[in-house]
Amino acid sequence: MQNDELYPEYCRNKLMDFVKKRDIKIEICDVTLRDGEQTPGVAFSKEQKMSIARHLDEIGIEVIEAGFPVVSESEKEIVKSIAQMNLDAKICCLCRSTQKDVETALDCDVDIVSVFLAMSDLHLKYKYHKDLNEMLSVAMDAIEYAKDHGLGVRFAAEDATRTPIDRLISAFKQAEERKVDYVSIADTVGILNPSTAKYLTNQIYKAVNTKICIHCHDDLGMAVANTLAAAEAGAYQLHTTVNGIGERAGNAALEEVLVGLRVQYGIERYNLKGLVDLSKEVACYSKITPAINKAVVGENAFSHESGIHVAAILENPRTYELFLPEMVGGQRNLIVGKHTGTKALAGIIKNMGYELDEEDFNLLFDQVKMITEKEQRSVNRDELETLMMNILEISD
Ligand SMILES: CC(=O)SCCNC(=O)CCNC(=O)[C@H](O)C(C)(C)COP(=O)(O)OP(=O)(O)OC[C@H]1O[C@@H](n2cnc3c(N)ncnc32)[C@H](O)[C@@H]1OP(=O)(O)O
Ligand SMILES: O=C(O)CCC(=O)C(=O)O
Repeated sequence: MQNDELYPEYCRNKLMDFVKKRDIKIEICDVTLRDGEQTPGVAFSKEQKMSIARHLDEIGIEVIEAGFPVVSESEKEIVKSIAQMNLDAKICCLCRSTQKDVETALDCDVDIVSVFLAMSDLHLKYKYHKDLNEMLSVAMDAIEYAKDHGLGVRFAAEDATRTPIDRLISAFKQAEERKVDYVSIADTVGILNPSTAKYLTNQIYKAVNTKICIHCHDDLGMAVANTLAAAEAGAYQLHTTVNGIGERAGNAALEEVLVGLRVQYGIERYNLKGLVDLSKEVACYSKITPAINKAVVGENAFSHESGIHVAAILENPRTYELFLPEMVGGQRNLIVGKHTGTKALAGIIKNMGYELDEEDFNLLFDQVKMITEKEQRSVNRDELETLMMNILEISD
């Protein structure tokens, strides 16, 4: 397929030239194996986690959060096995703000620990039943312990988006004094929108010199938009999960963030061709099929039925596709249904190796309209073939 100005693999959003202030510098930390696995009912096996980790690495993901080792002995074993896979990606795991959790992580040979602490009034009062200073002091001890033992450290502020900003900055500065490698803004309950994601990230960016992570949940359906908005405001490490699985409504979907980075920001280094297969793998292991209309990996992401669309697509798919299915390892489906037009039907049967004279074609077209409207469904290729055979038999 041609690949020039009129035939690109994807259409760059040229409107970005008017709004973009600077190029963004990012890396991805995929948390499918940790936050993704916190989806109710999901429990990946060791083999499944290792396979997902390998495929994330092949896509070029820089950091893989492999799990939360204190959850169980077997989880600890799995995180260790992933850390020993010798992947290009750095391996990270979650730790509460306790020395015990960091010790467990050390046993796993991970590169990075994510030491998390909530500092919002709600969490301090109803979860820890302790005051901020007491919890912060415990967190700083855990961070020092991790750094003293040679670990990379992320200090993750759980519920950061409901925490006073000055409190957040002061805690991040304390962590910075202990030479943490990252500070994380976690939108734990998904309250952000793109404007507030930008504002908050920018406030942190101006106040600290440490790399900022953004961890978004999708309770308002804005996790991907918030993640990209935060990246524009200076967030460096973007957290994602495959198919957007995760707590409640899930996390920012890896496939959407990566395609967004390419189309909106010109970041081309990720191997997107593995995305559809990875989505299927995670759907199978998690037993959660993405919604049919899910961006990038949903069954309908590259399906077209409308006559006007299909007629144009048959000439050039870019007319109605922002990016080609091949870019993400997907496939285009041209559906025969109520909305199929004559050009579309002629093109589809031609691709199937048929050509009908005008009378037979009109008969086929009428039958397609009748079946799809009466039975409220589409007509698959086998059925279409049978209809054509019957028509040809009668007309012979
Ligand atoms: C935002 C997030 O996604 S946070 C991660 C959520 N993930 C999970 O919870 C993973 C699954 N969890 C588990 O398997 C278990 O809850 C475990 C192994 C982590 C802990 O189990 P238990 O020891 O039985 O504790 P339990 O779950 O009842 O309570 C959690 C304890 O951790 C404490 N805790 C929670 N977060 C933190 C933190 N960031 N730093 C320090 N302590 C914390 C709570 O205050 C509570 O302490 P308490 O036992 O003294 O009251
Ligand atoms: O910010 C992080 O790295 C993790 C926090 C998290 O999982 C959350 O708050 O939902």
